Amino acid sequence: MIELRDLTKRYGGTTAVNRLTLTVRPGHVTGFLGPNGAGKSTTLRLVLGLHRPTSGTVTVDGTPFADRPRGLRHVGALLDAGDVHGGRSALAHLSALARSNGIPRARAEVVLREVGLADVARRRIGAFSLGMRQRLGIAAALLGDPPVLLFDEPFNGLDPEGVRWVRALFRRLAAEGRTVLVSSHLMSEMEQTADHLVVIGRGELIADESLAGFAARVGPAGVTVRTPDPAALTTVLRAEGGAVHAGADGSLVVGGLTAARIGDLAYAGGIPLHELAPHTVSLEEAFMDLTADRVDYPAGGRR
Ligand SMILES: Nc1ncnc2c1ncn2[C@@H]1O[C@H](COP(=O)(O)OP(=O)(O)OP(=O)(O)O)[C@@H](O)[C@H]1O
Repeated sequence: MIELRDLTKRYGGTTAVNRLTLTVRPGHVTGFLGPNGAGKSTTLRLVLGLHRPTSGTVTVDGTPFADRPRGLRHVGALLDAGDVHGGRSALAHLSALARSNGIPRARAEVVLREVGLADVARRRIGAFSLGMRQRLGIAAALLGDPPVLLFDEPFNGLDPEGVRWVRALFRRLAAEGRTVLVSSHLMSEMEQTADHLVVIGRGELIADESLAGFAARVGPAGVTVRTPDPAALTTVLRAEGGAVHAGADGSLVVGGLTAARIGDLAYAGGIPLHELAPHTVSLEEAFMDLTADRVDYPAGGRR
């Protein structure tokens, strides 16, 4: 379990993390979402004790991580896949990490097999593609068989097969009872990966809820209906409590009634329908709306 209490980090005049209070629980894949510059990487660095908080606390299973010797046995992390010695082989890199963390050297070969890099174990990391480096970073995170795992933008550079593999891996790690925290700036990546969401913007907590809860709250946006007799249909639907508004090209947009109910009411009233289309707000759209006023670098200028 990871616990943040009133966690704040300032760099000079920039507040990267602002009074963040949050518990990341075991047994779940928690998606850590926020637009660029929201403070995700800073938060992960604070969890790992790589940066010191300006104020507040962060603990991993009750203890500040920096106080733990042999850290990789407690927390595994993929932060920056490019941040490795390119001259070493993958096996040498992981063996060195294992040695300095009191982990049996044999684990290096086990995790290389697990991430699909066994065949290139003795090749220089400098010759690895970005996707291979991501896999190596994941192997390093798994090396100490830790109960808590942090992944910063783990999908970068992975091909579709790699993305599928990583998703399955995260689910398995969570099913084993581990705490899995995965950062991303794309809701579309998290939709099929996480079962819990934490959303931040400008260093502040915006949402902390299950993916299912978030999806239910976003809900269906309405039903687009087309009929040659909009006046009659509007009267019938409003009488049943529907909210009816004019849509594009003479269509009606109806809220508060399901498509099935609208169809039944039109049929009962003898009103022909030419279109009946429920539309949902995508989670990506909902996420963009949620964070719209906390985006530091909006395309086309600030909204
Ligand atoms: N070492 C640092 N010194 C000064 N400012 C920093 C430092 N690290 C981060 N920041 C600033 O803190 C804010 C949060 O940055 P951070 O990298 O944590 O965001 P992020 O959510 O991970 O963004 P991204 O998705 O772009 O990686 C930004 O405004 C960034 O410029």
